[in-house]
Amino acid sequence: MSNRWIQPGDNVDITNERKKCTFDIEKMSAFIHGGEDKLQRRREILEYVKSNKSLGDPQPIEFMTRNERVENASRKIVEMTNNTDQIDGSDFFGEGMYYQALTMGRDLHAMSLHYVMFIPTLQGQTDDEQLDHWLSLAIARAIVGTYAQTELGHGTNLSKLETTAHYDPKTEEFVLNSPTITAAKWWPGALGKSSNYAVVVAQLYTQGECKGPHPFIVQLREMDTHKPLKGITLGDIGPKLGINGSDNGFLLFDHVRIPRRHMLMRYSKVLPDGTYIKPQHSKLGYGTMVFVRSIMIKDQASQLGAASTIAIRYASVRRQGEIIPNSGEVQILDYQTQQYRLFPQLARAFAFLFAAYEIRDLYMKVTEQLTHGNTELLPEIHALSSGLKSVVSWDTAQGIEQCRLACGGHGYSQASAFPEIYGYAVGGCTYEGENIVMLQQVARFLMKAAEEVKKGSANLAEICAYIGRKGEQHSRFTSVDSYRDEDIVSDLEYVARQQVFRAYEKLRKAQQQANSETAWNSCSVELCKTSRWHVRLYLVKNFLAKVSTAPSDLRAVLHDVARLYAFDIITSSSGNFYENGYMREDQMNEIREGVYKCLHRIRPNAVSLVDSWDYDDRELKSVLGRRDGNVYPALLEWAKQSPLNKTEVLPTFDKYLGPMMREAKSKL
Ligand SMILES: CC/C=C\C/C=C\C/C=C\C/C=C\C/C=C\C/C=C\CCCCC(=O)SCCNC(=O)CCNC(=O)[C@H](O)C(C)(C)COP(=O)(O)OP(=O)(O)OC[C@H]1O[C@@H](n2cnc3c(N)ncnc32)[C@H](O)[C@@H]1OP(=O)(O)O
Ligand SMILES: Cc1cc2nc3c(=O)[nH]c(=O)nc-3n(C[C@H](O)[C@H](O)[C@H](O)COP(=O)(O)OP(=O)(O)OC[C@H]3O[C@@H](n4cnc5c(N)ncnc54)[C@H](O)[C@@H]3O)c2cc1C
Repeated sequence: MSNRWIQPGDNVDITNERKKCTFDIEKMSAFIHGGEDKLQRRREILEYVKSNKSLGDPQPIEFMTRNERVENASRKIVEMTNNTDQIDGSDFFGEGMYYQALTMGRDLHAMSLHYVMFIPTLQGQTDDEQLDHWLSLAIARAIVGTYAQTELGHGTNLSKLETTAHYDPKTEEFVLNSPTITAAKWWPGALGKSSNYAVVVAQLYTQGECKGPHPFIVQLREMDTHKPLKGITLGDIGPKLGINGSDNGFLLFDHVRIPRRHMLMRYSKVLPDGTYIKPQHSKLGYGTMVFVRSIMIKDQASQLGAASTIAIRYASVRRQGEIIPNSGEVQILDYQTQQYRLFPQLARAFAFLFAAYEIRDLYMKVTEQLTHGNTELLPEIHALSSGLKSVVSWDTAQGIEQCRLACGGHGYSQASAFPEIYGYAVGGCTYEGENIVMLQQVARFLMKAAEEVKKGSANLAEICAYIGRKGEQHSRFTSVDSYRDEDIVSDLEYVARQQVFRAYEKLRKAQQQANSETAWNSCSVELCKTSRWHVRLYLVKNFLAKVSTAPSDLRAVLHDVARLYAFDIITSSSGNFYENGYMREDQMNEIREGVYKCLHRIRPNAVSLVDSWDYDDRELKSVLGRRDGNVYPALLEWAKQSPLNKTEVLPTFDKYLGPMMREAKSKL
């Protein structure tokens, strides 16, 4: 089988790995990326990005100062968006995200929020007339916007946001104000220096009543000079763990007046006389958050896929220690412990990517339904996107760290790309709703389902239908080889269901003794566990179902990966499966053996499996993960670019170290 990943001059070990591959990598790449046409488009976009020198970095960004990073990112995003004819702009999830990942990397930029939240908010929250006016300006890039919701004092609890928008019917204007320091908007991406507009979420007051948080479009800076408008104070919030190419910012209003029609009025409205028209569903205004939570799943999967690619490729070229004495040092990928550390991360990346396709489809369905005023699926998409966002971003962050640790000392260098991948991805645990908080949103949905079941209703959404099923009292497991996909799912359903009812009963009891919020708080650890099990069950079920749709010659290798994902979940929570004698220790021991069997079976295809994700070096940006495996000379070249190496002797020598040593020597 031909293999496009093998080229002359490559490292011998990585080449030998590729020669061992038992499946068609191109076919696998097409399956992973949604079809041959999609794969072909990736290649065309890559070709274009590589051919346009202005989309490149003058030096590795790790060696740049923050100001240089911001400048470099701004230059590139303008060049990138000057050339959007290179992609199908309607395919944000596929072509848009790939084009921006290749060009911009993980440091983000002046227009990330413009594309991820500002434009989607205009699309989702404006009425027709507003859409006509604002969307064309935003798409043409005549204005650059962000999404300013979080404040210094409140991010999670939106009902307590402090920024106010008081309607004045005399002038038909809203007056935006930040009454306290804690009302300052804090965090919005590209707010500090780049954006001149923002969707600002503020408490709407009209006719003397507070109507809760609503979105308004607000001009922040003068069009020509880019100076802040009167009454507006804003700036950058300083360096962060990651995404330092983005100027996340702060913003305060001092009685700033905006026209009535700057309130986004697709769902809620304020009429000229101040009459408030409420939305059909109270959370329709939160739609952009649901959109971002949905696209985050793919983004996080890509980051974990990248980390796995780097670590697995590196483990194939790194030789250290002997397994059989005097027979030469082995590739570290041959150590079972290394496989146990890395292959589950790759398996997770697959599981998350396949779930990302599902949530994308569900999101599109919900959007379609909303155009007809149908809000039926809102609770379901809110629960699924919140749950996936929380579990996926957490596992991704932990997984990236495992990949980094598995690369030893070189994993700690920024040459590996791990610090940047981690700094970028771990933000996902916090933004778009802190994970623990979002898990509790899922739990609300699950507790309602449990209540329905207790009431004898069979009317549950498909996603939580397992809660109403009776299920087996004992696992059907007899041996790993005969452990069918439906048995795996049934075992996970048992544990997820048990957890749902454990939390439900605990909550019910607590509610008899305390008010509803206090009761909820006293059960919240169990409630979060419930949500995690629900999401893991979904991920496993979806992964196995997806594998069954793969071309037949890919199914065996993918099945090993999917089973590893499931077995890893089961064995790392064995206690849950022993409850009520559902599973026996000997069965669990066999499943544990199943993990080792999967590792062994995946080992020969490991490098080819990560090659199938189709990361170009341009996207990985990692010396350790480079396609050709020639890591050591590349590390030396990378280190030579350190600004500290521009001179043989640093001025600090003459200032501090030199005098110290001379003085010490003179005293001897
Ligand atoms: C050419 C261009 C090409 C390329 C593109 C360029 C760039 C692309 C680049 C990358 C893209 C890739 C991925 C993105 C990667 C990086 C992202 C970059 C930047 C990050 C941006 C981050 C932005 C933000 O963080 S914005 C701020 C987000 N804030 C939050 O999420 C706040 C969290 N809090 C809440 O959501 C809510 O307050 C709450 C849910 C916690 C509680 O709400 P509230 O108090 O109002 O409600 P409750 O009383 O608790 O509940 C009432 C009922 O409402 C239900 N509910 C709540 N929310 C929703 C919802 N959204 N939908 C439906 N229902 C909802 C809730 O469940 C309750 O229901 P019940 O029936 O009563 O139980
Ligand atoms: C990289 C990054 C980019 C961001 N970009 C934007 C942006 O563009 N626009 C924007 O508006 N915002 C943005 N944010 C802000 C982000 O959305 C918030 O930080 C996030 O929603 C969490 O809110 P918080 O900071 O108030 O956390 P807090 O709510 O203060 O969380 C602190 C702790 O309290 C716990 N906690 C809080 N409430 C509860 C509860 N009810 N029950 C149990 N535990 C609770 C949390 O679990 C957490 O452990 C960004 C943040 C980051 C890190």
